Amino acid sequence: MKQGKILVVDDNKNVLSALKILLNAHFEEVTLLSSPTTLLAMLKEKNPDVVLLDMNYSAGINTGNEGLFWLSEVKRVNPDLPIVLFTAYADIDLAVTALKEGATDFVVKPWDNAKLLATLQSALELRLSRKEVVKLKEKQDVLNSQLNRESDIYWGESQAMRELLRLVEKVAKTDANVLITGENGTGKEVIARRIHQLSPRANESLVTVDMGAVTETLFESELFGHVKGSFTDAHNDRAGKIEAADKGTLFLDEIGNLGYPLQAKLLNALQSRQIIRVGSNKPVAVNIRLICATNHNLFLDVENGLFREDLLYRINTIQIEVPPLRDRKEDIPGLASFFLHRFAAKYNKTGVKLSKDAIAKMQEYNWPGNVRELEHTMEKALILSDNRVIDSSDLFLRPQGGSEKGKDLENVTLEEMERVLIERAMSNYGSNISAIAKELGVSRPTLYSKIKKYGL
Ligand SMILES: Nc1ncnc2c1ncn2[C@@H]1O[C@H](COP(=O)(O)OP(=O)(O)OP(=O)(O)O)[C@@H](O)[C@H]1O
Repeated sequence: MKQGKILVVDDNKNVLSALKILLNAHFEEVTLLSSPTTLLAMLKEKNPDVVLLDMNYSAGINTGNEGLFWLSEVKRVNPDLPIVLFTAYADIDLAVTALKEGATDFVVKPWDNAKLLATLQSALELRLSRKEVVKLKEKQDVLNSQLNRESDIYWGESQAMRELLRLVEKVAKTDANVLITGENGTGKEVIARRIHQLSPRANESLVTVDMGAVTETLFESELFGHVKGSFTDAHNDRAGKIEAADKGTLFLDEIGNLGYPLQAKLLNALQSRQIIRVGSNKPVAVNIRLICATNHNLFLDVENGLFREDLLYRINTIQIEVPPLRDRKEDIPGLASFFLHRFAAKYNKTGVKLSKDAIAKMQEYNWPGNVRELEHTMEKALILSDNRVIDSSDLFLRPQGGSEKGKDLENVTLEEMERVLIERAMSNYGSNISAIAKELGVSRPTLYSKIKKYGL
C-alpha cells in the first residue's frame, strides 16, 4: 500500500511534470506547487508528510536565499515537518546552512530517481515516527492529567510518611535515578507520579511501562520501538516508550519481573543514553529521568542470580522504601476518611461518617493489600451501607486468625483457598469483575457463581 503525502514546490514546469509521474507511483498523494507564495496555505490544506522544496525561484538568481527563507517559514508554522531541499548544483555551503536551519536532507539536480525516492522515503519515515512519538506523548499526558492531581494523594501523619515526603521533595528536583520499593498497594506508583510532578520535567511526559505486563518477545519493541517489517506484525514504524519519554520521565513499574536476558538490553540503553529501534541500525539519543518500582527485594534477587547487580546499581541511586500500612497505623484514620470523602462525592452519599469502632477495627487489622485494600474497603462500605454512620460490621474485613496470607496450607481446604483467592483479587480490583476474572483465570459467569456461593 502506498503511503505518505508529498508536497513539491518548484517553478520549473518540466521538473514538476517529471516528478508527478515518478512520485505518484510511490506515494499516496502528490501535490505540485509552481510558486512558494501559496506554500503556507497549502500546508494547511493538504497537511503533507514531507515537502520537497526548490532553492531558487527568481530568474537569474541562484543564491538559494529564497529556499532558505521558505524553509524557515515552514519550520515556523510546522517545526516537525521534514523538508528536503532541491538544489540546482552541488553547493555544499548552502546545503550545510540549510541542514543547520532544519532541513532534513537535500537532493541535487539533475537528480537520480532512486536517490530522490530513497531520500523522500526516509524523510517520510522520520515524519511517521515523529507522529508516533507525539501520539504516545498525548496519550500519556491525558493519563497523567487524570492521575496527577495533588488532591489524589494523602500523605499521612506518621513520622515515616513525613520523612518520605521530605525525601520525595528533595529527590524530585534532581535527575537522579530513583528506585521505589515496597509491598503491593503501598503507593509506589502514586509516589513516582509525585516525583515527576515536582521535577523540572513536570511539563514533559511521564511514560509508564508495566514490566509485569510486557512479554519477553514484545519487550524490545515496546521499549525501543521498531521499524516497519522488522517482524511479522510490524506493519508500521513505531516509537518505543523510551523515545516517548524523551525529555521527561520513564517509570518502569515492577522492574523485578524483567527477565535476566532483557536486563542487559535495558542496562545498555541506560548506559549509552540511546536506543536503536528493532530492525534499524540508527541509534537515537534520548534524555530521560528514570524511576523504577518493585515489590521484590532486588538485593536478594541479585544474590540468587535473578537480577543483574550492575543494573541494580544503575537504577537505585536513590532508594525510597514505602512502609506497609500495618507499620503506620496512625495514617489509617486519615486515609480512610480521605477515601470516604472521595467516594461519597462519586456515589452522591455525602455526610457519611465512620464510627469509632470501625476506626478501631481498621487500626487492628493488618492490611495485607495495603492502601489499595483500604481504598476498596471504603468504596465497598460506602456502597453497601444504608446508614449515615459506617460501623465495623460494614467493613467486611477479612478474618485475621493466623492471617490468610500466611495460613498453613496443609490445613486449608480447596474451597477455603478458592474463597481467599477471590477475596484477595476483590481487594485488589474492587468491583471490577472483568479484572478479577482475568486475574483468577476464570470466566465472568463462573466468578459470579463463586461470589454467590461464598457470599462475598
Ligand atoms: N498516599 C496515598 N494517597 C492516596 N491514595 C493512595 C496513596 N497510596 C496509595 N494510594 C492508592 O492506592 C492504590 C494503590 O497505589 P499504587 O498503585 O501507587 O501502589 P503500588 O505500590 O504501585 O502497587 P503495586 O505494587 O500493586 O503496583 C491506588 O489506587 C492509589 O491511588
